[in-house]
Amino acid sequence: MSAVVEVDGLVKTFGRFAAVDGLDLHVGAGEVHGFLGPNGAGKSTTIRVLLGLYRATAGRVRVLGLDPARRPAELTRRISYVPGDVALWPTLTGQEVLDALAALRGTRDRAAERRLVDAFALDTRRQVRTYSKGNRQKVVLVAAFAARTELLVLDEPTTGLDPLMEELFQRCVREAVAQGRTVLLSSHVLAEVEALCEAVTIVKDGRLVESGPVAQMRLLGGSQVTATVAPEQAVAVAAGLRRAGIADPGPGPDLRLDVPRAQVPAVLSALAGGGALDITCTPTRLEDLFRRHYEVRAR
Ligand SMILES: Nc1ncnc2c1ncn2[C@@H]1O[C@H](COP(=O)(O)OP(=O)(O)OP(=O)(O)O)[C@@H](O)[C@H]1O
Repeated sequence: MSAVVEVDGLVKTFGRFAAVDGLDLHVGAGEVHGFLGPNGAGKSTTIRVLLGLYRATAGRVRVLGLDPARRPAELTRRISYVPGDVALWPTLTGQEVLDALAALRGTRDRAAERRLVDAFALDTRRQVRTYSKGNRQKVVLVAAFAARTELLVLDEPTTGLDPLMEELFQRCVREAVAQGRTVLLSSHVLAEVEALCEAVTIVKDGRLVESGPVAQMRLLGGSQVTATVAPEQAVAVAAGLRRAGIADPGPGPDLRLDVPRAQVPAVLSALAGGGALDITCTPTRLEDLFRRHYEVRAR
């Protein structure tokens, strides 16, 4: 699979502050790639470099094989970009905004646009300044999905959408992929990322933390084990768990342990052998794996 987005060693500084500090990001063709990280991690800054809105301080950036710093206009035509905080021309109607966005891009699929306007239940006759935040978001989503672009760059695109519209958004992403398009999705909605993305890149403080296929992360994710331990069994269970590699199981009687995959059999037999009750073992949800990366110190 060839890469649609290739970023190697990207640095972007503002004054002496490095918002992005040596980041690698590779998005394969036809992939939905999640771009995750806590507030201020450098995701939007990276996205602006991909779109040619910011110039990289250092590093190599190619989008659809082109250098965005040199070919921003061509990339504008080939990329659909949806920001999280949409600012639109307030006195135009929804339809006039769709017309303007299509004119900027230079290509248009009117039938797809009409279908999406209906699906998102958008009244395009109204002036944009009368729209709610969710409706402003819908205008840009309709324009993005309806355009015949190869790459969708979605930066927190579902901010303000209600749950039904969130479902519709997910259907649109799946359709886009079925049409052979590629999606880079930056999102704090971890359930959305879990539902849509086959690969993710996680960033923190402008640097790569983890990147790869979601299936592999799931395998490495381990399990959550719970059990009830009566006070008279606590010492025996704690000793068994220590032998199984769990130094501190925490206070009883209800234990909740995050256990790496390789240790699961030993932990389960330590619990059962020590007389623990109500033992359960479930694979760690991807959402919980992602969540661990959000526990950060203040910068
Ligand atoms: N134009 C700018 N001038 C100075 N600092 C900036 C500028 N743009 C972003 N930053 C800083 O760079 C860092 C990364 O910001 P960025 O918006 O890329 O983060 P993010 O990962 O998109 O965060 P969020 O999830 O909150 O949207 C932040 O500390 C931010 O304050």
